[in-house]
Amino acid sequence: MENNVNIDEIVEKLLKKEIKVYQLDSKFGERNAVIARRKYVEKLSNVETRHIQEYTLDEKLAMQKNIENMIGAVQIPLGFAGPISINGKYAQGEFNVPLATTEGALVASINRGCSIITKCGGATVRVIDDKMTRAPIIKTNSVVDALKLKEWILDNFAKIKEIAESTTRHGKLIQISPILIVGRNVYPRFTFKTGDAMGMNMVTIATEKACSFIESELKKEGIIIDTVALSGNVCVDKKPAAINLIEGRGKSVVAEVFLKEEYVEKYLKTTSKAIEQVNTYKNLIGSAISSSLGFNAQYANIVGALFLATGQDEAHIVEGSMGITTAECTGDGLYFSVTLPDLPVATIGGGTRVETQRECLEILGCAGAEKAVKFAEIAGAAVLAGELSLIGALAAGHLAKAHSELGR
Ligand SMILES: CC(C)(COP(=O)([O-])OP(=O)([O-])OC[C@H]1O[C@@H](n2cnc3c(N)ncnc32)[C@H](O)[C@@H]1OP(=O)([O-])[O-])[C@@H](O)C(=O)NCCC(=O)NCCSC(=O)C[C@@](C)(O)CC(=O)[O-]
Ligand SMILES: NC(=O)C1=CN([C@@H]2O[C@H](COP(=O)(O)OP(=O)(O)OC[C@H]3O[C@@H](n4cnc5c(N)ncnc54)[C@H](OP(=O)(O)O)[C@@H]3O)[C@@H](O)[C@H]2O)C=CC1
Repeated sequence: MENNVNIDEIVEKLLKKEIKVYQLDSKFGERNAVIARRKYVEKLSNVETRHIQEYTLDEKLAMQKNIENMIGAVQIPLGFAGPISINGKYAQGEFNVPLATTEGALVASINRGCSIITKCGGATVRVIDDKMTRAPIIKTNSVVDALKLKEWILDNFAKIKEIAESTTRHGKLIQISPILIVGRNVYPRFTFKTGDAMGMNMVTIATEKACSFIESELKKEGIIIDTVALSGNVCVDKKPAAINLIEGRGKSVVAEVFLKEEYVEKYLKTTSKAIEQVNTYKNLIGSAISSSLGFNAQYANIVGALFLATGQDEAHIVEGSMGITTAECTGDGLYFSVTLPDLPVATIGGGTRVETQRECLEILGCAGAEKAVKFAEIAGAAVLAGELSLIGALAAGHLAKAHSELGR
């Protein structure tokens, strides 16, 4: 019995299929619903859970926008790496980066990178592009109509923009490009600025309205078209894709550092020459022969741990895993950089409103409005730190040892 609600009775009803799991919240309140669903899952699986019921999140808030059929919360150990000194346009100073992971040695590695970078004057970071995309598939009757549609879109961009932007205050349609044609189908890639939100809900809603408008306007001209699907996989959302690598998506970030040779030797226990060689043979040639879209060692590790800690959409880790690492001996040391063309991040909306994730954003001074670009710069610097440390460890022959000691 919880707050005069008999949980066992609800579970019985669930087992008898007299009520559906997602109907409990409105009938019995979110907290009771969470407990009843968890007990129901326990009965079905014959497992008594002890840990997933321990959390401080407000179920009502979570169930409003972030989860359905909630039964509890999963805890991921949270560590931090830093301080890391960052010379960004928006992120300036020293930052401690929260990271959620279960991979032993990862935080130690990023921490080492932060430490060296800070000793060498900090990471220089810039966001070089910022946008979010949605590309529907629009079916026409023939390639002739497909071309007419493409031309109509190009000629009427201003009107389409006005319609799309009527759905949002912060979403701004900046271009529809490329507009690809395959057979009689058209794939226009709608590209928006989305403020401090990652933007996928925003651009999806705006693109739907734009598509309805285009359909009705072309009908007036006697051309019948049909939006087959609002997402036609040219966006490209949540899949690694060359178009995102080339055109960029989310925030496109470059982070770089120059390390004096003595620091490479003292702190990474290797040489610039060895790091340059590992980077060329592994990240560039190795990635090329395997047709990888990630010309890097471990962007996904740092992006993943940071995304989980700060409430980013975890499926976007696949996009954030793409990018190119460069390492060049300069005679007196090492120039090292990471380029992440596709980092969808937010400081408003989505998972950033969940209490624990919000706290992690607050630790970085990145919660709320006008913080997304700053957050992206910090993410770029953290990736630089992790990548530098791992390439250093590979060059020094320390990878297996590190994971034997810290990860098993
Ligand atoms: C493990 C280290 C850092 C040791 O590195 P080290 O240089 O032997 O350690 P150290 O004791 O001399 O300390 C140096 C710095 O490391 C940090 N550090 C050192 N120990 C800790 C610790 N316990 N906790 C927190 N921080 C630690 C710390 O910052 C310290 O500096 P200080 O702050 O003292 O001036 C190094 O060997 C390393 O970075 N190895 C690489 C490990 C790594 O990057 N793993 C990532 C996952 S691998 C993977 O998943 C992807 C992969 C590899 O499959 C992808 C691919 O195919 O390439
Ligand atoms: N729908 C889909 O196809 C997909 C959805 N997702 C999910 O979408 C969610 C993220 O969508 P997203 O659109 O980013 O977030 P939200 O849906 O949370 O929308 C952001 C909201 O914040 C408002 N807002 C207030 N201040 C700002 C500001 N400074 N900058 C930007 N927006 C502001 C926006 O208002 P206004 O719009 O009026 O500006 C909007 O209402 C995640 O949960 C993700 O998992 C992920 C992939 C695909």
